[in-house]
Order: sequence, then structure tokens, then C-alpha cells
Amino acid sequence: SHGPNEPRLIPSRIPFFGHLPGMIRHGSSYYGMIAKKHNLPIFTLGVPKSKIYIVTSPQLISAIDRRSKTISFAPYVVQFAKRMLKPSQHAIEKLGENLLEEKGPVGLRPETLKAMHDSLVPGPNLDAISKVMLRGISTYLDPASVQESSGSGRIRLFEWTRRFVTRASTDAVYGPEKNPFHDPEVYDAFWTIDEQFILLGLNVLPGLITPRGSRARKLFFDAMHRYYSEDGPSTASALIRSRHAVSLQHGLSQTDMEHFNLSVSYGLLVNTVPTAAWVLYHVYSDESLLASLRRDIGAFVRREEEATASINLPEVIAGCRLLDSLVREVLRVHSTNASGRVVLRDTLIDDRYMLKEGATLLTPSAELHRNADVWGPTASAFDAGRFLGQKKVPGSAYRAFGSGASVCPGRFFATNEISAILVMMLPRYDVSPAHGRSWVVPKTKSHITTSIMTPVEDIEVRITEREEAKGVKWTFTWEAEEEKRQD
Ligand code: HEM
Repeated sequence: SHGPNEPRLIPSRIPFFGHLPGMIRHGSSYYGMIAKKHNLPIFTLGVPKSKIYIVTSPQLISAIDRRSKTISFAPYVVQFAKRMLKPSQHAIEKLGENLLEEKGPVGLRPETLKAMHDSLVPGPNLDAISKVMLRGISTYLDPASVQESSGSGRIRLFEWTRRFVTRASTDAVYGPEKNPFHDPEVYDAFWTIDEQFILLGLNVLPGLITPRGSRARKLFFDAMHRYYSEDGPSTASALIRSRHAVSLQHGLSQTDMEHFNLSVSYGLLVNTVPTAAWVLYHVYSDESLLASLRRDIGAFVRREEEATASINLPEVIAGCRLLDSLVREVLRVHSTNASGRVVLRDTLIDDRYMLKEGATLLTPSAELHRNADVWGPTASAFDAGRFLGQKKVPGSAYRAFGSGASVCPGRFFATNEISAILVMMLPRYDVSPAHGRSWVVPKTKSHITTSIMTPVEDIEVRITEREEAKGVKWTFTWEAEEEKRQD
């Protein structure tokens, strides 16, 4: 049934399955096709046994964000846990408690989320993990390591980025001393789980449907078991320690805590890796952007002695506006998340639209990021400087990290890491396509669980040290200035 005040139902010619085949065939671009045809700020798509509201207007998103308790992201978190993390019944019950937050922000889910936000917000905790991350990245990006990775002369850009971002991010979060990802088998297992995500997520006889995925998940859980048994969390970041404390308070078993780390690693890695690789691609494939950024970053280089150079990362991140704009623009252009919510109780939004309990609500980022009413006539083009001169857009129109109560807690860390990679690369290295002289714009694909598009085929490049960088000893530091932050 469909109420008169519900968002308009878009009819489908396919009985029973409704819009499901279109959604499977076209992925998130299906919503854009329908939005364009009907030009509606919100509409309903029927699917078997349920309905989905699609929102394409930033104003309505703000109204929805204000109702985050009844139009909630939390059921997705519970579903993710049930399908992917092999939790105990007790853990699932705990996670599903107080979903509507009628007792206030208490319970496993809201308290864990708060612990994540608190430990990743700009401040001493974020500085501490950024420092460890920086150390990890600089080891991989020193000339000897880059030379080693170039073995045959070619580097697969996304795969290479994945290697050092995984290492540096997990060292930062799990602590460099006992980080389970040091074991190459754990690294491979994690990325196999990602590859087999859809099959594992079906949660039906995974051992038969995806033996590889199933084995990888077991290997990952076993590694986390060793980490917890060796008191790994005591050597970890505030993020892991505070999650650990909340889990203990809610009586989670050690096994559940170990398993829940798959979701931590997932959030930590799967979007940062492709974003960092895209940033490198966009800068190195555009000579004038490359020159501008080298000039702007150059202003932050200290040369105290002959043949030495140093950069303090927080200064560049705070002061280089083009770098900031570039990272935002890469995320805007390649973002493809649906930011799902579940309507937990009938809710009226904008005094007009009645959203019914049990329905799903999606705010597809790609659609909003291409909206010319918001971004102007160049909405579909890549423009690294867009955010330098951009007229004010509503915050809810920029969807790369979601918004409202479920906004990504890792956004500051991710931005620090992506910026750090660029700042360490640009002064020292040239990157050129391995085949031919010109860069080819790659075809892209989306992945059901990640928020960033990836190329259908990896981009092969050559990385060479710049003449002017040879023989110079580079140092990269993370010294945050407390006073600056308080301004
Ligand atoms: C470029 C990198 C990243 C992108 C594009 C990204 C994007 C997103 C998006 C779109 C959401 C969903 C928000 C919503 O639906 O409203 C999200 C949620 C989340 N992200 Fe990120 N993320 C990134 C990096 C990170 C990092 C580094 C971490 C961990 C340190 C992280 C942890 C999380 C967590 C835990 C959630 C779930 C929040 C909740 O439960 O409400 N993300 N992220």
C-alpha cells in the first residue's frame, strides 16, 4: 500500500520484482536516471516486499538528518555485523538495544560510535595516530622502497597505494608493535574478504559459496585472536582502546571484540586506498595542477642545511588551500555511496512527506554531486580548484562522508593521510603512464560496500625520482601547534 503523503511512487513495468532488476543492472546510476526523468526531490521505488525512498534534494537531506533517531543508520550497522562478523547472539542483541535511543545515547552502538568520534576528532588523539601513519608512509615512500616496488619498471598505482596505506593506517590504529597486518597472510586475507564481500554477506553457507572468502575471514579472526590474547590493545591507538573499554562495559566476549575488528579495518581502509590513488592520478595527469601544487607545497619546505629539506605536515594541511580543495574534489567526483537509512517509525519530513516505518531511504551521493542546481554548470567536470571559489553549497549536498549523526568518524584521519601521501610524493617524484606518453582516463566501476569508484583495470605507471630531489635528505614531521588549533 502507498499513502497519499508518501513520496511519489514511480511505477515499474516489471511485476513483483519492481525496480530491483534496474537497480541491479545499473547500480546507483539507476537512481539518477529516474531522478532526471521525473525531476522529483524524493520518490519511491517499489521492490519485493518493501519500498525504497530515494532523496535527491539537499534541503530534504537536512530535514532527514534532523530525524536521525527514527530515520536511522544503526540498523545497517546491525545487519553488517550479523552478516559479516559472525557475532554471538548476545553481541547482536546488545548492538540492537535502544536503537531509537529512547533512553538517550546509551548502549553498545551509540557509545561505540561516540568513542570513535572522540578518538578521531582533531586533537591530541588524531595527532598521535597521524604521527604513526606518517612514519609508515614515509618508510614506503623513501627512494629505496619506491625503487624496490618499481622492480620491472612499472607500478600498478592502486595496488601499490593499497600496500602502503594498509600498512600505515593499521600501524596507526592497532599500534606498530603488534599490528596483525604485518603478516602478509593477514593483508591478503583482508583484501580477499573485501573481494568476496557480496558472497560472504549473503550469509548462507559461506564455506560452500565462497571457500576462499570463508578461509580468509577465519584467518583474519584468528589473527585478531592472537592480537587480543597478546594484549595488543594496550599498544594500540585511543580508537582501539576506547572501543575495547566500551565493549567490556557491555559484557562483550573477547571473541566478539576480535570479530568486530573486521568492521574497524573495513572502515579504515576500503575508501582511503582508492581516494589516495585517485588523488595521485589526478595530480600527475595534469601538468598545470602538478606545477601549482608543487609551488604551493614548496612554500612550506624548510632547508636549514645544504642537501636537507623538511616539511611539517600539519602546516601544509592547514595552509595549502589548493591541496584541501583537490582532495575534496576527488572525493566529490569519485564518490558513489548510497548512505542508507531505515525508517524505524512513521516520520513526517518537511511538513510534506510521510515516510513509513520499515522502508529504506537512500541519498545517492553521485546523483547529488552531479546536480547542476547545486554545483553549477560544471558539476560533471573535475576541477581541482572548485572549492577555492565555490559559492556556498549546503553542507548536506556534499555527500562524500555522509552527513548528520552517521557522518564518517574517520574523515579527518583519511584527509590527513591522503594529503600526507601527496606532500611526500610531489617534491620528490615524477609519475608517468607506463604505456605511451599520455594518460588515459580509466573506465570505472562501483563496489557495493565502498563509497569510492575504482578503475576497472589498474593504472600502470612509472615512478622516478626527480633530479632536483636526488641526494637531498627529506624529513617529514607531524608537529601540531596547539595554539593554532584553538584559534
Ligand atoms: C576517503 C576515505 C573515507 C570515505 C570516503 C568514507 C566514507 C564514509 C561514508 C560515506 C560513511 C557513511 C555515512 C552515512 O551513511 O551517512 C562512512 C561511515 C563510516 N566510516 Fe568512513 N570513510 C572514509 C574513511 C574512514 C576511515 C579512515 C575510518 C576509520 C578510521 C572510517 C570509519 C567509518 C565508520 C566507523 C563509519 C560508520 C559510522 C556509523 O556507524 O554511523 N571511515 N564513511
